[in-house]
Amino acid sequence: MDDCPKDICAVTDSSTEGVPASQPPLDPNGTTQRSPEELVARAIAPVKREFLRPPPSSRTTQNNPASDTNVKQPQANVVQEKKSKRQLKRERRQEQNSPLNLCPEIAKTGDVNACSYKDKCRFSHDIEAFMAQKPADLEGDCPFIKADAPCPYGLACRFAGTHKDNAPIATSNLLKKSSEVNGLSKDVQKLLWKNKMRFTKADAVVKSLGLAGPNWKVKKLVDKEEDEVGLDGSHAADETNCKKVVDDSVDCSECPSTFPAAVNAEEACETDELRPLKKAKLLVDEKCSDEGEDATVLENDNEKNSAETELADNVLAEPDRSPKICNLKDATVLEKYNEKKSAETELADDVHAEPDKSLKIHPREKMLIDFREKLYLAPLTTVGNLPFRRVCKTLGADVTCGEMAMCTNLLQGQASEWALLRRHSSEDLFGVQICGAYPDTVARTVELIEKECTVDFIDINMGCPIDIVVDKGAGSFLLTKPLRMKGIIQAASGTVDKPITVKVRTGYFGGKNRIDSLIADIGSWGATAVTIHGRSRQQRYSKLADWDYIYQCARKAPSTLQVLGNGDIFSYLDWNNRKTDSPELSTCMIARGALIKPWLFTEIKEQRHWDISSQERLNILKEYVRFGLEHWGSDKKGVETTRHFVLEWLSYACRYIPVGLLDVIPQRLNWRPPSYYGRDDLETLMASDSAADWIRISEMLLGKVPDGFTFAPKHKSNAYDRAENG
Ligand SMILES: Cc1cc2nc3c(=O)[nH]c(=O)nc-3n(C[C@H](O)[C@H](O)[C@H](O)COP(=O)(O)O)c2cc1C
Repeated sequence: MDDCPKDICAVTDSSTEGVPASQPPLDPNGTTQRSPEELVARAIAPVKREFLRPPPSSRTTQNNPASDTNVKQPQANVVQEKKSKRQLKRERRQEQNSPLNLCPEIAKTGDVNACSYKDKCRFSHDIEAFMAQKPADLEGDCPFIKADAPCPYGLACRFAGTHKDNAPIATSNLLKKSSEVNGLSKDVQKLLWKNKMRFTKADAVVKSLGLAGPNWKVKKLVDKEEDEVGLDGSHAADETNCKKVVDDSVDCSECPSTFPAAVNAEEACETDELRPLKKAKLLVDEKCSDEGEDATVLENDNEKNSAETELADNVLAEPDRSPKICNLKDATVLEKYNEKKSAETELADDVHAEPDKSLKIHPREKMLIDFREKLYLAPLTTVGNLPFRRVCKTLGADVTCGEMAMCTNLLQGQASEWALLRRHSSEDLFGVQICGAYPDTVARTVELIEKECTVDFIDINMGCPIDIVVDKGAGSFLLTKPLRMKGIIQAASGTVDKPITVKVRTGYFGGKNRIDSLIADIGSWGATAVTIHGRSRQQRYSKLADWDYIYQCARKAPSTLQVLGNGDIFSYLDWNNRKTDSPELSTCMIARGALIKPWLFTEIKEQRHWDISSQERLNILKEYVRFGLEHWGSDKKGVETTRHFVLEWLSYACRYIPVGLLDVIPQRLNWRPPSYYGRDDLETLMASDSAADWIRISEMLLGKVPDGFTFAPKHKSNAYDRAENG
C-alpha cells in the first residue's frame, strides 16, 4: 500500500489484520449459513465466506467515529448537526481577520501593490505575516503544473513549493487558458440584480401562448390555506399545497445544489445573506380548474421589479477568486464559447432590443441532438460536480449534465447557482438542468442560458422529489399539473433553439403512473427527449425501478421524441438488457451506478466486469482531487472544499463491493453488503461506511484535516432504500 501513510495504515491495520482463512467469523445475520442464491433473494450481497467479518457494533455514518471498535479514533469529529448560520458567520469573520487570509491578487502576483482596493481590501496585504503562519505544503504537485499553466493561487497555493517560478502572472494569460466556460459575467449579474435584464423572446412566447396577461392574477401574501385535489381525485393537501410561493428560489442554506463550484461556498452564502433577504414573497392563489389544473396566476411584474431593484442595489459583488487554467485538450467547446462571446459582446445593448420576431416555436426548427447509444451521466446534485464529471468523462461517459439549478436563483444572478452551469472543455456533449415552477420563469431562464452559456441542451427537472422543491410547485409537483407542464415545455421550447429535454418520474403517487398518458404530448409540446426515472415521487428510492413501465412509455412515444430510461443500472449486463428489451429506448441514464463505480462507463464500453484494485480506485480519487483543486482552488479554501466533495463522494463509493469478493456477479444496486474484509488494507478501508474512515481516505489525498474538522454527508447514501435526492 504505497500510498497509504504510515499512521493511517497503523489505524486500519489494527482492525483488518489478515483474513481468517479457515474459520469464518461470527455472523449474526446468518450470512455464512445461507447459500449465495438465498442471499441474493434477500437482497444481501453474497460476499465470499472467507472475506466476511463480524459487523461493527454500530453502522451509522454520522455518529460512529469508526467502523470498528478497535480502530483508533481520528482527531476529526463526525458531527450530527450542521453548524448554525451564526456560527458559520462568526468563523468567517475570524478567518477574514487572520493574516492567513491573504488578498488573492497579492497571493497570485507576489506583489503587494497588485490589489487595486488598497486599504479598502478586506483581505490581508501582509505577505510576511502570511508566510510566517502558512502551514507546510501538502504532499504532491500543484495541480496547475500538470495543467501546464501558471498557478493562479500563487503564494497561497498549498503546493507552492512545486511552482516552477514565481514570476508575476498576467491575468489575461489566465483567462485565455481557462478550461471552464459558462461563468456569470459581472455585467449580466448586475443587470439581473437590478432587474434590468430584458427577456424579449421569453416574454413574447409566454404571451403568445396565452400564459401571460389578464388571466394572471396576483395576490399579495394571502395566508389562508387551501387544500388541493390531486389529479387522481385524492386529497393531497399535505404534499402539494394549492397556494404556492411564486418565488421558486430555494434558500441558500437548504438548497441541495448550492455548495458552489468555482466560487467560495461561504462567500456565496454570505453574499446572499447580505441581500436584504429575498424579495417580498408573493403568494398566489392557484385555482384548480375542472381538470384539477392549473396555476393561472403570476406575480405582478411591476411590484416584483421594484422590490428586486431595491434589493439588488444592496448586494455586494462576489469576489472572483477562481481563474481557471489548464491545458486545453479539447478546444472545441472553448472555441464555440469564444465565438459566441464575441458575437454577444454587446449584451447590454441586446437586452434593450426590440422584441424578437423570429420566435422559434415549432419543434422542427430545433437544433438536433442524438442521444442514441450514448452513455449519459445523470445530473447529480452536490456529487455530480464538474470535477466528478471530468472523472466520468475520462472513464467513458459520453453525455454529461450539470447539477440542478433553480430558475429563480439563476434569474436573481446568484453566483452559487450560476456555478452549477459551468462546463469543462472535456464535456463535449453537455447539458444543464434547471428547475422551475412556472412557464415564464423557465422561459426567461432558458433565454438567458442560451445567451450566456455554451450548452448542447437544456434539461428541465420535472421529477425532483425533495420537499423544498415540490413545495414551491416545481420538480415532481409538475407531474400533477399537466397543463402547467405543457406551458413550461412549450414556453421553453418556443424561446430557444437549443433542444429542450425533460426528466420525469413515472408519476407523483405510488401506483398511479401518469407519464404514459402524457408521452405523446411531451413530444408535441416541443421536448426533444424525455428521461423517465422508473419510480414515482412517493416511492423515492424504495423498490426497484419499474422498467416494464418505462418500456411501455417508450413504445407509446412519437418517433420525434427520444426516450431515455433511468433506474438501477449498475453493470454492463443491466445496460445490455435494458437496450435489448426495448429497442425503442434511445439510451439509458446512469446515476448512482456512476457514483459508486464511475468505471461503469468503461465496463459498458468494454463489455466486461472490471475487478478493479484498490490502488486503481485510489488513483481515480487522486485524479478527482487534482480536478477538484483546479476547479475549487489549490489554496486552503480550495483544498478544504475539495476535501468536502471527496467525502460526499466517498459516502457513495463505499458501497462498491469488489468483483473478486462476490460469489455472484454482478453486484446489484439494492444489495445490502454484510461486513467484509477487502483483499488488502486499502480495500477494507474503502468498504467502510464510517465517515471517520472516509476522512482517513481524504487525509491520504489531501493531508491532515484542520483542527475541529467536521463532516456529515449531505445525502444519506447508505440508507439503501430510502430517499436520496433525485
Ligand atoms: C445524490 C443524488 C443527486 C441527484 N441529483 C439529481 C439532480 O440534480 N437532478 C435530477 O434530475 N436527478 C437527480 N438525481 C436522480 C438521478 O439523476 C436518477 O434519476 C436517480 O438516481 C435514478 O437513477 P439511478 O438508479 O441510476 O441512481 C440525484 C440522485 C442522487 C442519488
